[in-house]
Amino acid sequence: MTTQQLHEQILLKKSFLCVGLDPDLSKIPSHLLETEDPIFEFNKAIIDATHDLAVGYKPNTAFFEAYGIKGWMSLQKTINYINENFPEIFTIADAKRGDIGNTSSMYAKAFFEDLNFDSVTVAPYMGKDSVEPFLAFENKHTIMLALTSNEGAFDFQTLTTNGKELYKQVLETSKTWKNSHNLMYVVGATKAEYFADIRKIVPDSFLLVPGIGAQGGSLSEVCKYGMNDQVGLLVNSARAIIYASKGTDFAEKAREEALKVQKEMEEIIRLNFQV
Ligand SMILES: O=c1ccn([C@@H]2O[C@H](COP(=O)(O)O)[C@@H](O)[C@H]2O)c(=O)[nH]1
Repeated sequence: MTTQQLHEQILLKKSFLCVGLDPDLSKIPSHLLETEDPIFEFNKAIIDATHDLAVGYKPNTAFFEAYGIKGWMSLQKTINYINENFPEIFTIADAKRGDIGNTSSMYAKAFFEDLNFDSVTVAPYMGKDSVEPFLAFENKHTIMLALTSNEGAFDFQTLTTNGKELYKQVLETSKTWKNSHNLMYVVGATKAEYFADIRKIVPDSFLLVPGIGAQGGSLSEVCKYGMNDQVGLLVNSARAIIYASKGTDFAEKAREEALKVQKEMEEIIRLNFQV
């Protein structure tokens, strides 16, 4: 999917919501545990209930890898289900990969070719040659960690080296890499006060923003400082939506929570884009 197509979907659905698919067997409704593939059945029900309200889904691979081969099969079934039934939806493998060049190439093949995700999250720590193999895939997107939503973001990312905070250096340097037009960035919703500075460095890039909902970030603050003239945001919420209920009504309740976020986004789009 191109960024232009993603932008069109945002305006069409009046939403820039990305639903995080972080299935945890200890949290999903107990009646699903009797099925052959509880994780897939859970994801499928969430997707069926929310696909008209969201423009993206972000399975975090940790929640699949934790269950070994069965988990990987659930991940494959989940991405295939989205691609076959809702090809207009942007998909993100939240895997936070990155390694020496030949290894990164294999990670890129795994997520872009084998699993056919639109994008994958990547850590910048190993630098240019660890990220460029992902960027070589046209119409696939590499979402690099810039300023993350957790407290530990302050351990390294905001430290000043050579007169500049590390996350700013990461943003600036990455713009010089080959095929940098395929880059997007992760910025946590809990760091809303940093968005204005980030937009000065990457005014046109899409930002993936986790941290509203369970982590307490503010959607309106993120939009105030982080939105660009193309919207330019994909705001992720996982637990607050997918675990809204532990009962047989979990999908219905997930929809209600997703609808609340979508309505807030619709109003923000209406006020800023006259649509
Ligand atoms: O900075 C980051 C990067 C990634 N995440 C991931 O996003 C979701 C957030 O889930 P919630 O339940 O909505 O808190 C999860 O998969 C994280 O691993 C992040 O939170 N912050």
